[in-house]
Amino acid sequence: MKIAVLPGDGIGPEIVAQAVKVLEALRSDGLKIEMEHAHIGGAGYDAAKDPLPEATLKLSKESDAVLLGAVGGYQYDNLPRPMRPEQGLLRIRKGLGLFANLRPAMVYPELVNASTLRPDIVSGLDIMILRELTGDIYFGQPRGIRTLENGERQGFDTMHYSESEVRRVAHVGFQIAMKRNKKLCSVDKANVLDTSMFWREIVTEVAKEYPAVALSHMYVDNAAMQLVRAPKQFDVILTGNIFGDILSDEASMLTGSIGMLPSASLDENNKGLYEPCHGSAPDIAGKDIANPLATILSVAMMMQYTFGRPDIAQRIETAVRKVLQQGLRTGDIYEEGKQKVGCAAMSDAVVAAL
Ligand SMILES: NC(=O)c1ccc[n+]([C@@H]2O[C@H](COP(=O)([O-])OP(=O)(O)OC[C@H]3O[C@@H](n4cnc5c(N)ncnc54)[C@H](O)[C@@H]3O)[C@@H](O)[C@H]2O)c1
Ligand SMILES: CC(C)[C@H](C(=O)O)[C@@H](O)C(=O)O
Ligand SMILES: [Mg+2]
Repeated sequence: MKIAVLPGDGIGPEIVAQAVKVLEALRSDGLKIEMEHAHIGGAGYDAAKDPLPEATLKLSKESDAVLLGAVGGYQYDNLPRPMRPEQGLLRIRKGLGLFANLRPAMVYPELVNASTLRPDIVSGLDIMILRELTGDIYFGQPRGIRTLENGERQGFDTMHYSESEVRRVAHVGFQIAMKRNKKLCSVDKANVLDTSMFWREIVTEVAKEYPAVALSHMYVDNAAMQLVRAPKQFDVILTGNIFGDILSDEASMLTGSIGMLPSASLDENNKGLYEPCHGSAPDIAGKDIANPLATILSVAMMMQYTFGRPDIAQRIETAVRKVLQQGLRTGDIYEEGKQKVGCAAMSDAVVAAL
């Protein structure tokens, strides 16, 4: 198992160090794991004046899987767009062809009574958001800032989806739905956007190949509301890049914290990049208080999807549940009566449970 490890910025290095501990524990247990570190994001800019240094992309291409922390930081906010940390992330997703982004939101029973949650609404929640990751307004051309004839300046981006892009992610969505509860909701804005009308047309067409799956469509504004009102009506949500970005952050809060949500970004052959859904959290970086569980659970997804080892994925998930049962909580999921621990102590407990 050759894994490229890209810690990135902010809390990235802290949380990735915890996930690496888990990988090292699995290695001392007999798994053949090789890890090599490289820079991405602001760290890439600092080291090589490039948010995705060539060596990082090369290492990632040569590896079976990539483990990534997060990118971004205030100190880079005024750089020109191509130099910004976030571009490093977008380029590695595109460069590795990682079009299918799986963001599972599930509620651990141990957290269901947390003060931020409504047990009646989220108890037993287990949904999979499938976000298309290499198209949409994120990558559309032309884009930029231009001066109009009347002399006024205008910022602009372009949203588009090609048929093949929609088709391949829709297939992934239906295949996931077949393995789960045979229910898929495609989320778009087809009442307004041509891109979405086209998306809906193609998804409906692909659905004919999966007659066992119940397909529904929902507008994104309603979906945002329904996720808060009654999230358990969903099983698999299939959506585009920008809507998926927003809805997955929203869904994370249904689980208690964005610090709980892992992700897998896959290509056609299940080669993948694994990262938490959250960002570099500069407000808490360097304080040993970040929740490392989303990153550790991303390693579980790596074992399942890239390495075909659901048994190991299960072991990691069980270890996470065990520490939650023991009452350990980082600040973001803390509730009275539980034991508040830092980032490193949390992962030490996971390793012990493993
Ligand atoms: N995949 C990525 O690398 C990624 C994702 C989102 C944002 N970003 C970048 O991260 C930077 C900060 O963005 P933001 O503040 O909008 O989003 P963020 O996800 O970094 O933080 C949002 C809030 O959630 C908290 N939070 C996030 N992760 C946490 C964790 N593991 N444990 C406890 N609390 C956690 C933060 O402290 C903050 O209050 C920006 O530069 C942004 O572009 C990167
Ligand atoms: C940092 C940014 C480019 C990224 C995205 O928008 O995809 C992030 O928000 C995410 O959800 O992974
Ligand atoms: Mg996001």
